[in-house]
Amino acid sequence: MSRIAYFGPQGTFTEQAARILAGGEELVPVETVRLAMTAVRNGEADAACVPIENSVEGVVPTTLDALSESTPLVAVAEAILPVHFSVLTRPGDREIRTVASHPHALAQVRDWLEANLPGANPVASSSTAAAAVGVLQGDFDAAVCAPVAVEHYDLEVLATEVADVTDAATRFLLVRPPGDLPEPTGADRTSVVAAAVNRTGTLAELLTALADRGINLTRLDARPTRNNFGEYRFFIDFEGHVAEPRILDALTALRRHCRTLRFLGSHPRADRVRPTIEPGFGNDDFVDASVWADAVRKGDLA
Ligand SMILES: O=C(O)C(=O)C[C@]1(C(=O)O)C=C[C@@H](O)C=C1
Repeated sequence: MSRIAYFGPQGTFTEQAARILAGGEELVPVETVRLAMTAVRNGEADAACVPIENSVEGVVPTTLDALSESTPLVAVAEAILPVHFSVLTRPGDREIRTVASHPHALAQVRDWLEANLPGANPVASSSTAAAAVGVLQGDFDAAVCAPVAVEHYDLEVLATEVADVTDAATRFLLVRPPGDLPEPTGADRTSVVAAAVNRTGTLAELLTALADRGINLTRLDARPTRNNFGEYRFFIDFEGHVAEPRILDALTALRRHCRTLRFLGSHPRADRVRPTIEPGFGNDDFVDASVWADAVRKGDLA
């Protein structure tokens, strides 16, 4: 049985995602996203389940930073969960002065809090479930949590189905050390982190390398390198799998335009969306063109 570290404690949305991605394995809660990945890098866990992006609040910066540092990890699977919250309090406690949660969660219920708990002070906690632990310990009066949190913590439900945006969703990754990649399915996502050379037009060159091969981006984020002010790394997700000739061709082009390029994996998309491939951009087109170029090089023009 594999050991899967997940961003805990018990009762986070990430635990729900880990159950979907690795339900039969041993799931180990870890306090932070970074520590979950460190557990994999140290060999204490075989894989880690971490949140990567939310449809309302955008990326989870700590996940991006932890993916780009230290030894490489690759994403081998993803899950997308609908996100609506429960608000938990201590039984009988109706005077709510502080309400705690993960900053991403607080941002997704801002309107609800203003309308329903106008006097309550929002307080950031390390995760939604850590907020529930804090309420139990008397640190805060209410916690904005995943609905499953109430099964783990002896708290009372003040409200359910809380969400400012009704169809909000968060995407989670299962990451592990590089090795065999998942097989291509035709509905895949590839991720890289690119440190571009700092000169005019390099980001445009990276994006053009993908556009010229008919490859659609699914996410683009920049994070500071932390070394030189104004220097950024670009996290790029795009449709396709590295096993496809058109994607391999794009990756080699990206490599030429970067100081460093870290491959973060190719894996099936949770939403099963397949790319629209325009004429001239299919894998067969890339293979045929390189067969033709080979023939030209060998002088075989018949
Ligand atoms: O705190 C949790 O329960 C998490 O799994 C983290 C997280 C996030 O990072 O966005 C996951 C989903 C929700 O959007 C709120 C918090």
